[in-house]
Amino acid sequence: MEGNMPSQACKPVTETVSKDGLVIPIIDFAPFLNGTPADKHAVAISIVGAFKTSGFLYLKDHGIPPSIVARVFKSSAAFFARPQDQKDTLGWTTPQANRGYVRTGREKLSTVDDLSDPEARRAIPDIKEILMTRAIALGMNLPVHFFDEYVDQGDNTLRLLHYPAVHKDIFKTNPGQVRAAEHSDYGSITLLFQDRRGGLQARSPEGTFVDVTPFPDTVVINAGDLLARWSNDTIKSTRHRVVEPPKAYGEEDESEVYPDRYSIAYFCNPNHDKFIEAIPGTYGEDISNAKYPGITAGEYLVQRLAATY
Ligand SMILES: O=C(O)CCC(=O)C(=O)O
Ligand SMILES: [Fe+2]
Repeated sequence: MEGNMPSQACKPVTETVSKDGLVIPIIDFAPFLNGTPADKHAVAISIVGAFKTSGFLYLKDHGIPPSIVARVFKSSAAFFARPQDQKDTLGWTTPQANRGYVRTGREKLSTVDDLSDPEARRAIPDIKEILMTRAIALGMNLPVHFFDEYVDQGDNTLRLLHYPAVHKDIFKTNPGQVRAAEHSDYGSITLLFQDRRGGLQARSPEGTFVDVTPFPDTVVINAGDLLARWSNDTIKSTRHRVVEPPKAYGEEDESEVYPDRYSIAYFCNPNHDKFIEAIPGTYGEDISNAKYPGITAGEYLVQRLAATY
């Protein structure tokens, strides 16, 4: 690492999530995109610091234009409004392919082919490339291009999620009712755009669930199980779920129904043919001290997906 780099993270932002030992910082990505080497390094340290403590962060000024995010939300709503039989013809088939529409109750996933939005498809991978190949590498004191060869195939999944409107009574009469069950993500990182409804929660170190409040123009980024394993568990893959929306502050909401909720998840994975074993610097001198045996990314992900559907 270059000698004159600062070792401390950038200034924390005040408005953020902090409860029961779970801190999810809002990190400004602009200095990483446009700043000096020292700025980039400070952002990288903050990102990896968040991955190591809560496994979650918000990125603002991330470089994905809000108009594109808005357009994907619109395409998503239009897709889910299609007749059921049409959606069913685009059904999810195999864990190897991991594409297609998944009905309510099975899981929720829709194909990127229905977006017909090449600009949107390009914009999201761009930020992922920069994050994976540069910020995480820098933040882990690795050569900046360390991850390049692991992610150049783009074996990622864009998932459009739709949680249908639901009667509030459902939650009252069924304690424990959720919109998406508690889970951790499987891959390396997940970029999550949520609408304003709320309901996403992450598990705190105390075992409670803490609201991952939607902040406008931010993207939630969380580390997945494969990155945790790759990092020899120095990075956390934190469990999360989606529940009924929290009461909006000061809002009198007389409606009997919670409206639909939409989110967009972009699951990043290493190239499926890459062998994933503990990242240098995470296991001391000897790789035999690593906690997990190596595994190809594809094998790992197919195992996990096959257990889900
Ligand atoms: O819809 C959300 O906010 C979260 C979705 C999620 O966690 C997932 O699809 O893995
Ligand atoms: Fe998730």
